[in-house]
Amino acid sequence: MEPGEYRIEQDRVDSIVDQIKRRIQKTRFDLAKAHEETENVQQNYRANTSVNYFEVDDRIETSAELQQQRGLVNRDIENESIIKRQLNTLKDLANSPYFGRIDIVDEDETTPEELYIGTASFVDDDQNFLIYDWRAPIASIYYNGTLGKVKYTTPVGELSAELLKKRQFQIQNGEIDNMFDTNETVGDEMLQHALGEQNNETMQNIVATIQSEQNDIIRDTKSDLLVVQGVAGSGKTSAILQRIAFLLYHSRSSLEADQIVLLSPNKLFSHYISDVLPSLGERNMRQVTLAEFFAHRFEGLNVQTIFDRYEHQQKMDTQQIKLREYKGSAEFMHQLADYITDIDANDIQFSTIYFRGKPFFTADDIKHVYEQYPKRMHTAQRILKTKNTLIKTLKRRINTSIHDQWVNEELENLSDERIRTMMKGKQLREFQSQDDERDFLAAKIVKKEYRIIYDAIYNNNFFDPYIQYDHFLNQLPLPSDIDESIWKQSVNDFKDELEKHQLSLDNAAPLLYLRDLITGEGRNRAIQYLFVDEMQDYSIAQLIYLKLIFPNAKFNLIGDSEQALFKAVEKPTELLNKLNNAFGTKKSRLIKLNRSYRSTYQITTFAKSLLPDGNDIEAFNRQGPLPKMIIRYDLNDAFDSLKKTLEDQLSDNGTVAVLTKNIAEAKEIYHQINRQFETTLLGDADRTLPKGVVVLPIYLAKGLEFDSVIGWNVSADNYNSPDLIGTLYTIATRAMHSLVLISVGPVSPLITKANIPSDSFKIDHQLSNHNEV
Ligand SMILES: Nc1ncnc2c1ncn2[C@@H]1O[C@H](COP(=O)(O)OP(=O)(O)OP(=O)(O)O)[C@@H](O)[C@H]1O
Repeated sequence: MEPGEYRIEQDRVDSIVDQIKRRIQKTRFDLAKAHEETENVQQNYRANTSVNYFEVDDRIETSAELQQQRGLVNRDIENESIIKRQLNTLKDLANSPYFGRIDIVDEDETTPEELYIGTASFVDDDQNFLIYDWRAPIASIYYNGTLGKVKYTTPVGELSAELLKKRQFQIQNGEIDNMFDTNETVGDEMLQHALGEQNNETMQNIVATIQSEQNDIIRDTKSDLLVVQGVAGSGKTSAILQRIAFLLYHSRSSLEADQIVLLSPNKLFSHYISDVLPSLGERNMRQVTLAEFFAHRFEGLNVQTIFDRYEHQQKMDTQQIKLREYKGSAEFMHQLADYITDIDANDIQFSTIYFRGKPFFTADDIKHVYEQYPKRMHTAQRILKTKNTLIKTLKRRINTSIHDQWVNEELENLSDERIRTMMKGKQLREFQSQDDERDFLAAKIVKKEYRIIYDAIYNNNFFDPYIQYDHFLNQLPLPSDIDESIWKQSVNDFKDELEKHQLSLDNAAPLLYLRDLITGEGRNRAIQYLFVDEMQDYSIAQLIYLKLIFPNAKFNLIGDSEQALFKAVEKPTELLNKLNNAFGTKKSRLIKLNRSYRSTYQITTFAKSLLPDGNDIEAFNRQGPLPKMIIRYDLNDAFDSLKKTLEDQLSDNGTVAVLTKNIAEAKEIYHQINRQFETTLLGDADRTLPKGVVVLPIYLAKGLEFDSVIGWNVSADNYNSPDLIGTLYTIATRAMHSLVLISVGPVSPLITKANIPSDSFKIDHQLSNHNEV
């Protein structure tokens, strides 16, 4: 770099920060004005809504006026929040206006242009771009290009340019802390700095240091199904959040944040990532955990959570695991779909709708209605026609019932007060005769009374999905490797659990699939993108169900097959094939991320050697201490070592996590240490990650990271099957700077096996006679 360059760049930063500050002043003023406007409109609206109306005409007029005013209020609130967001973006820019500069000469041009890239665009009063948004097409050169000829995609096609210089900056409080020129995509030095930091309470955006392969994920606009297989800590979650920000920018006029859904592994994770999009000036997408998703769809039933399942899974035998795999398979869902397509009217489990204890529509009546519609129609179409016919029949019954004896009786018993309320909005002169008035009141009584039937039809309660599912299970031809008696047991368990208002997770997606295929309902066509993080924890059956209910969404599935907990790993290409077959996708893409950024070189080297085929994982070169294995033969000695380790770790690290295999172990540890250390035991209802010592089972730590990790009891007893490799790997890869594993008794053969080089970790081994070595 030329001498004096620093001064030139700092002068530019100063001048830009000045301009941003002036814009902040102006925006503050605009915000105050917008706020005043909103207040005025709101006050007006409130005043109008509190008036009582008696005259019908008044009501109609006023309601139109009110609607218009409500529209104004909403518009002003939206306007104010846009200005607020602009102000926040400007404040961020004033602190750190940009992180990159590229000098390029466009094809057909001779003079180079200097472009500065930051988290948002900043344009001066003469419409000159002083800062380019990182998502602008030209900015992709910063992430992908090396010096020389480069190409970038714009809405009008691919353009070429010559990249002459790439410069990176670290700017804080308007001061350049660091700057250097690089020929790499985004240089390691910046990354070293970003990754060496202590863990924050929430995830940070990675906009300044996005790596080339992550950029491919972020800027993909073509795939209907994008599968990202990335090793632990490779920035999958970071990349998808950046991707969401990119998509919102790219399709600004046609995509809203609430048309994007992210299924996240747990509530801690949801909170952990909640700052990333706002830090990029965007609103958060919708976020939901699988448990919340099912709880919402099965009101009144307790659906087993993924956490209950992990706990339960640890006690399952191979036949039970096979059965679970079958219920989670595409084949099972295909069987279900075929069953519904071919179902005979006699096999549909119609339910009688009762009114005042007596059948109103019997199951047989409903079946007859259904049978009126031709067999060539889809089941869902026939059900919809049936539903409409039932509603029409009900309406006719309402019209004829107004002269029933019970209605007369109710009419006679109406108090004056009640009549006044029922007549609200009506004027006596509107009725031609007394009979008219009576019929009006009678119709109100009957409608109110029959509302319950209307709701039952509307909510499809004329058919019972639970009995239907049971019927399906009972007629299903079993695959040869599933034991008949285990199957029968599971069908009985389903019914027993239902009696107790419980539903196991394996049955949740198939049951909803059955219900929504039969009724043709449950679809959300507004969702344009679905993201599933930690996809290895979802069954294909669950994904197939998601595809049914989000028919217009592009699917983005992100995960790491090696981090499958308590189950064997599945190759990503196999998964992609399965999904392509199940979804019938035309444009699918698999992107692999092999470089791991989270942990130090030493931790990643150790973690990858736990895996049978971990050689592909590339450790980022950030140095730290070797992982340590502490072996104790007595539980109390192991607890003492844990406490000693905690003391050491807390002196260097902000968060130390003790990760266990299950909740029972987590509770035990908590009771052992909480008097000596300020400790938080985390459960699946927790949303925030405190600093200090946290204890949690590994399945709750999915997607999270900690400065220091202590893996509890990695003994041969506790980790005795190859299905637990993924669990150990996930524990080890949660650590950013330090990893200690404690074993009570001999260490698991999964760790001691030959391919783990002995110099990749330190051992603190207590001999059986309690002598330290
Ligand atoms: N390009 C990058 N620049 C700076 N930091 C990065 C980059 N990519 C990843 N990181 C950091 O690496 C860590 C791991 O990233 P992230 O959590 O997104 O990985 P992941 O693949 O989702 O991990 P896992 O599957 O293990 O949960 C985070 O601290 C993240 O900020």
